[in-house]
Amino acid sequence: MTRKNILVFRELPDDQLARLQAAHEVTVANPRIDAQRASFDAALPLAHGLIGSSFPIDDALLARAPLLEVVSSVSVGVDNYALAALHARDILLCHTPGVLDETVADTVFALLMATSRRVVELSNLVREGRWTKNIGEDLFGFDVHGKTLGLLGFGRIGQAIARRASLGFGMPVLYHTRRPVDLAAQAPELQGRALFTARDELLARADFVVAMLPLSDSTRDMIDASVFDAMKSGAIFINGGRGATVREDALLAALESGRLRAAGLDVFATEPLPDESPLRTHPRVTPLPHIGSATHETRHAMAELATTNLLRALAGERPLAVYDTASA
Ligand SMILES: NC(=O)C1=CN([C@@H]2O[C@H](COP(=O)(O)OP(=O)(O)OC[C@H]3O[C@@H](n4cnc5c(N)ncnc54)[C@H](OP(=O)(O)O)[C@@H]3O)[C@@H](O)[C@H]2O)C=CC1
Ligand SMILES: O=CC(=O)O
Repeated sequence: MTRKNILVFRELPDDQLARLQAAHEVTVANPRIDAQRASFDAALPLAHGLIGSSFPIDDALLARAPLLEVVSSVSVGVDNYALAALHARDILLCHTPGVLDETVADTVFALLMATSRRVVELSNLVREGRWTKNIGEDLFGFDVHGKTLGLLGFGRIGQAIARRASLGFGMPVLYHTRRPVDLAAQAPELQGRALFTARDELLARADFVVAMLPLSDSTRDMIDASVFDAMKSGAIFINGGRGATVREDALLAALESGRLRAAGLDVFATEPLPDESPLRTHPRVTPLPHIGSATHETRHAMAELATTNLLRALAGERPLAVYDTASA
């Protein structure tokens, strides 16, 4: 088989890099690192395949890659990619759905538990030597079990969150999407447990509102002041999807007005979160540095799937997970 040129634009585990090197010529260059930018720029015009994550592959970049056949993302989200331009140039886009669902659902649950039981705040009280007497009502938390969960987005990861909530914590689950999910076919264990609900009814009833949405034209800024205003007073908001689906100014206003009890955020409109963002230090926000899928096992599984996708595409075989850029 002809050896082709692969440009790895974010580090891969050694065993996956070795799989690529066995079949093709590989350049590793992360354009976010100043010292590697020149080698990225030099390799791009010769690249048949790109593999990596967390870097925008836009129209201008694609124009510098005339030989490109496939982009393999080590992520499930595809908001970093110029979908219409990839489609127009007939370049395949592969991603990593499925292998990270349970891990991301665990992370979202960690935020649910941390915000409701004030885990970070109370742990800091102990660490800082302020645990001098039994804590009083002012530091009590809020039960999770039995409370109502409202999911905005009910795809692979949303359903994994719903299983934890319903089967593990006895929580009624409401979800809102553009189309109801056929639970009998997709998630029979959630039949009768997760209910498709109009958006405003979900917001009025849910004690926890969890956003697990992709970023697209239809979801950008979707969670705005009207959404926070429609939430039950004292609700907790969690975002595990993408930061730019939320108007962060409206989120802050909802925290300040007391409508929101707390927020748990793994994702932000700008990442890494700028120093000056009030969300960084807000006493009722638990921020995480976009670690939804960041376990050894899952990041390796994602790299392995992305590597397989790329090798198959370059060999003219059908990759295991292709994103339909025509649908964008
Ligand atoms: N924090 C992290 O580290 C991670 C974050 N993510 C993010 O989570 C996202 C979701 O992943 P996954 O569950 O695999 O994706 P899926 O495609 O399986 O699910 C997406 C869900 O969002 C719904 N949705 C899309 N657009 C809208 C809309 N305008 N209004 C209401 N609902 C909408 C879809 O339903 P319908 O189309 O019927 O509306 C579907 O239920 C990823 O795209 C990624 O951005 C993923 C992994 C890790
Ligand atoms: O945010 C992570 C992803 O896989 O998408």
